[in-house]
Amino acid sequence: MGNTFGNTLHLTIFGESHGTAIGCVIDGLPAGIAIDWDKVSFEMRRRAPGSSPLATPRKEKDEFEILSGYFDGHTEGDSLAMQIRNGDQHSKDYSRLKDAMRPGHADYTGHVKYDGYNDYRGGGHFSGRITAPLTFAGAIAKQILAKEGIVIGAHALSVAGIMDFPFDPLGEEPDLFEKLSSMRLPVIDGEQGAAMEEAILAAQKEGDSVGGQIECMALGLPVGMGEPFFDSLESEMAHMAFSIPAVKSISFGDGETLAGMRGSEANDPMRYENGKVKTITNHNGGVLGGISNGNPLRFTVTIKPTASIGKRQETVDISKKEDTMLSIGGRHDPCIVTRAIPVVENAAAFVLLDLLLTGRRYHYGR
Ligand SMILES: Cc1cc2nc3c(=O)[nH]c(=O)nc-3n(C[C@H](O)[C@H](O)[C@H](O)COP(=O)(O)O)c2cc1C
Ligand SMILES: C=C(O[C@@H]1CC(C(=O)O)=C[C@@H](OP(=O)(O)O)[C@H]1O)C(=O)O
Repeated sequence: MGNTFGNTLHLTIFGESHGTAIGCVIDGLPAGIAIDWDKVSFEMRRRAPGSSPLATPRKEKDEFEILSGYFDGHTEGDSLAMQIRNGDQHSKDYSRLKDAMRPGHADYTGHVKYDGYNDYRGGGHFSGRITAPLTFAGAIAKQILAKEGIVIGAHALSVAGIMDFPFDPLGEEPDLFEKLSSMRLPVIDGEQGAAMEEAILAAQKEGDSVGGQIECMALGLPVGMGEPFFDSLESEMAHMAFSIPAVKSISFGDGETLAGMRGSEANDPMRYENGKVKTITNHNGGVLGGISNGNPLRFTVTIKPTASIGKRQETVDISKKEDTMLSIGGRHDPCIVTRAIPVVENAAAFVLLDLLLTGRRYHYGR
C-alpha cells in the first residue's frame, strides 16, 4: 500500500476503522518547535464523528497519544508518532457487508486487490476515519505555517446543488476563516447554509445521501512554492486531495470555467504596487507553471454523495457469486462535506509546509 506522503516532510498513516487504533508517524519536522496541542485538538474535534446531527452518530473523541518525537515542550527532530484508540466500533453492522459489496464504497476493489484479507469492518483502511491522523499531521503543519504568515480556510461551496458565495479570488480576511472554522457547516451565506442543512436531513430521511464541493484558500504564500515538473504545487495538492476518501475532482482557480473563457478573460493582468508585482485578477488560483505566484491559492474539490445509504440497491454477493439487493443500515454521514472541510484544510497545510521546507532545502540550504 502507499501509506507515505511527502518530499521533505514524510507522513505515514496506519490503522483501520474497527481495529485497535489508527495513527501516524511524521518524519522531517524541524527540531525545537513548540506545538500548541489545544489547537491540534480543536482541529481534531472539527472532524470527529458524533458531534452533529449532520454527521455519523459514531462517537469517537479522537484523543491522541504522542508516542515519540516530543520532549520537554518541543519537537526533537526524531519521528513524531501518534496513535488514537478506536472506541465505538459496531462491527456487527458489517456482517452482511463481508459478502454483499456496497456500491460506491471500496468493498469490492479492496476485496479483489487484497485477496479477501482486508479488514472490511467499517471500511477498514479505506474508511474516512483514516483522515483523523491526516488532520492531526495537518494541524501541526497549519500552526507552523501560521508563524510564517500563511493561513488557510475552507467552506462548503455547495451541498446538494445549493451554492454558497465563493471566496473573493483576491483574498479574504483571516477573520472569516476563523469564523468558518467554528461552524458545523462552514458557509459564508447563512441562508444558503440553512437550506443545505435541510437538504442533508431530507436526503437522510429518504435513506439517501448528498455530495457537494469544498473551496479552500491559502493566504500569504511566498512566490516560488512548488517543484516542477512532477512535484508542482498543483500536482502535490491534487495527489493529497485524491488521497482523501470520497474526493472525485480538484480544480484550481476558475477550474473548468476556464475552458469557455478567452485568453483575454483568463489571464491575470500584472502591475507593480508599492514595488511589488501584483495581479488585478486571480483566475489561475495563485499558481502558474506549478509554482505559487504570490496570489491567494484557491482550489475546489468535489465530494461525492456518501456511498452507504438505506435505499435498496442492486449489488453482488461475492460468496454466493450471485446478484442481490442491499439496503445499508448502521451509522453513516448523510453528507461528507461538513466533516471533510477540516480534513481538506489541514491536508492542504501539510502539502504547503512540505513544499516550503523542500524549497528551502533545495534552493537556499538549511
Ligand atoms: C470524513 C469522511 C467521512 C466519511 N464517512 C462515510 C460514511 O459515513 N459512509 C460511507 O459510506 N462513506 C464515508 N466516507 C467516504 C468513504 O470512505 C469512501 O467513499 C470510500 O472509502 C471509497 O473511496 P472513494 O469514494 O474515494 O472511491 C467518508 C469520507 C470522509 C473523508
Ligand atoms: C468513524 C468515522 O467515520 C466513519 C467513516 C465511514 C466510512 O465508510 O468512511 C463509515 C462510518 O463508520 P462506522 O460504520 O464504523 O460508524 C463512519 O462513522 C470517522 O470519520 O472517524
